[in-house]
Amino acid sequence: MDDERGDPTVGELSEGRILRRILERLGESNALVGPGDDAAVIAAADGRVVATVDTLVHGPDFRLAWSSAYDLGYKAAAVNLADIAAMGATPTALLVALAMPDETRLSFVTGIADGLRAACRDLAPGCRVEGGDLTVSDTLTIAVTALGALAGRAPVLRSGAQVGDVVAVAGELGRAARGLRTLFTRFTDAAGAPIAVDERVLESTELTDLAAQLRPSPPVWLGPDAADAGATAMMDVSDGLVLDATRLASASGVTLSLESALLGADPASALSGGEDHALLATFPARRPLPHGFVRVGVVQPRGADAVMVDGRPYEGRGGWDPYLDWDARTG
Ligand SMILES: Nc1ncnc2c1ncn2[C@@H]1O[C@H](COP(=O)(O)OP(=O)(O)OP(=O)(O)O)[C@@H](O)[C@H]1O
Ligand SMILES: Cc1ncc(C[n+]2csc(CCOP(=O)(O)O)c2C)c(N)n1
Ligand SMILES: [Mg+2]
Repeated sequence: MDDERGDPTVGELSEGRILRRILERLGESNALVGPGDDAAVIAAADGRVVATVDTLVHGPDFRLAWSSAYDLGYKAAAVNLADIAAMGATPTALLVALAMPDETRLSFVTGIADGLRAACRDLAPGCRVEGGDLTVSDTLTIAVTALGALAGRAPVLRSGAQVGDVVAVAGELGRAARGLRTLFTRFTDAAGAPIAVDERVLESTELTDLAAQLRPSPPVWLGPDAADAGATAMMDVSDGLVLDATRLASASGVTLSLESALLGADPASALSGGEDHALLATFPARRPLPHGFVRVGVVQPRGADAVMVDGRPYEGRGGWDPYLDWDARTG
């Protein structure tokens, strides 16, 4: 048994032992029935549950050479918490399905649990991992389901933007995309395979970009604030600002007109980058924007294009599509 360092592989352990080691990292449950029974029981105080799921798969979504176990847990939680926030809701619980190769170390599994817990602590303090599933697979996969509560609010949909509304964003735009570019350009070998990150060779802004890619920090708490401030439509920017704005514009039957001068120092990355999970929302123009949101454009009547940038259609893809952009042979 390859267990000399007290760190066995999951293939050397039983499901029950792995589970116990995960549960002892997660802290107190917040649920009516937490982990340990056939299912969790979560309170739905106002009678409605907001629910979403997002899966991270080794290959298209992350590389073990670049992400630590903690990073993966953190990101798997954060991307789901952002989707709950984007409805105007507060996250209440996560359910985590882990499919792991036999040779995965127990310390890796507990690292994922630590990352999940830390993301909840940092981004959605009332939320806990309340259940999940373990199975074995050649491809490391983390599927997180997040639940949320609206506390009496109407959900903020993608479809409510009104002509004349202000388009606004809360959170980073473009950092995570720059971080990914750094990984692919600086930390791959001659054949294009990912190699370990050497943080000593990076400038401080590059380190910040890398952290944004590996451990995104979306402003989850601003989702309910946006709803309370009268947001007419909202979504998180997961795939790219232009691509996601196109989805919101199409759902609402309007055109979103963005101004690149309002998108910070690197508008090109802001326009096509997505994984910061910023909140993109529209608000009635007559009211002040809620704290944390900045204006990036205006809602116009639907024209030939769903999104305009500086008065022109955007040239290029405008974001990530897993089917178009991922190729198993090239990564
Ligand atoms: N396999 C599926 N079955 C049913 N509905 C799905 C399925 N996949 C996606 N959807 C639904 O389609 C909508 C858009 O999904 P999508 O995954 O693009 O949104 P998202 O979660 O905001 O984005 P991202 O995955 O980039 O974070 C969501 O309402 C989602 O629930
Ligand atoms: C190793 C590696 N390769 C590629 C990417 C790029 N990428 C993966 S998922 C995604 C957006 C959201 O995806 P989804 O819509 O599937 O939730 C993006 C931009 C990455 N982050 N890591
Ligand atoms: Mg989303």
